[in-house]
Amino acid sequence: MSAAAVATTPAASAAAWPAFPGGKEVTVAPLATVDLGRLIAKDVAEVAKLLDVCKTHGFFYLDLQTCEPGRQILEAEQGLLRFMERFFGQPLDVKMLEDRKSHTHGFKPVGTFSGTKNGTRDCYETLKVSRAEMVEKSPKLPEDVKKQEQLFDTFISLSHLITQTLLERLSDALGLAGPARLEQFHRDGEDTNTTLVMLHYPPSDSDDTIGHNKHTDIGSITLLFSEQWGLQVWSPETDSWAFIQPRPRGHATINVGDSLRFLSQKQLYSCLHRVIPPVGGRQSEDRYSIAYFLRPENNAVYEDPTGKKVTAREWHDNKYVMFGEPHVKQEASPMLTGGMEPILGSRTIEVAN
Ligand SMILES: O=C(O)CCC(=O)C(=O)O
Ligand SMILES: [Fe+2]
Repeated sequence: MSAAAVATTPAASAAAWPAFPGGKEVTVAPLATVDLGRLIAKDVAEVAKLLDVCKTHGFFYLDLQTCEPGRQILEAEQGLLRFMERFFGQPLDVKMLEDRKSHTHGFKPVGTFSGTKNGTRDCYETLKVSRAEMVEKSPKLPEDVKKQEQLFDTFISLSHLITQTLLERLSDALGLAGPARLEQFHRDGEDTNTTLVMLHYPPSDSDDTIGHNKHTDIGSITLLFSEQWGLQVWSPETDSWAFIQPRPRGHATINVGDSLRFLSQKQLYSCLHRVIPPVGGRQSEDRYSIAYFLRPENNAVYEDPTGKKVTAREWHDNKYVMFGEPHVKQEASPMLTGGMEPILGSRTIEVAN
């Protein structure tokens, strides 16, 4: 990060920002805000700002209130949150009916991957709706999703439009032309692992399942909504974790993933992040987040952190295997952190827990 992390005074900002639970003062990451309306209008200064934040932070707030697609997705987000409360509120055996043992489709229970502390497992469950199945209106879509097909179709279409717009503006700003443009690795109709993931962190009194372990995202661009605390980014300036402050309604958080970093010849910054219980070391309230993962065509080829040529499909599948490995194996590989250690500093490895 180019700017140092700063401390917030919750009392002073409570009107604009959801306060940290319990009112504690915490260190937050000073993220820039990019305006979607201005990007759609190809505002030169806004496009330059987009490139700058993707090269230096890889994480920023996107103001969605300044254009029609932005306002529409904000409305759909509220519908999805209500859907999630209902879906995740069901008994585990009902949710397990949607477990397809897939990283792109269906339900995943708590504890599938490693957690934030050594020896722990993760403390979140997910429901995934792939873009390909949504576009096809596939009979394999989760039954509850089929009942609200219009809502999911709208949310996924808008997420796709927004993330593709970001790609196009990044290509413009990087001066890419023809087959080198980033959109050429994300062509419509090609096989891809692009997917919508709804995450639920249920309250827990267990010391064995904690958080969402540190990682860089696999794909190209992540469009993330969460109105609750817990998400942190690694700040190389301060050599420590800083909270991402949930914005008042109207914004998404965007981050660059490994694939876009690799496709841009490592010019863009794939940000290291994780989710922890904000207070008391255990998840004390239900936390919900929504992530749309725009990923490249599965056959796109790029160089991984070791310089080896891999397809986007291989990077995706291998990284998911790594998410499930014990911490000692994760630390021995550059995969979990997308090879960002030389930029982030070796302390990420020593103190990340
Ligand atoms: O739950 C969140 O806020 C972030 C989740 C995340 O980083 C991910 O699923 O890749
Ligand atoms: Fe992530």
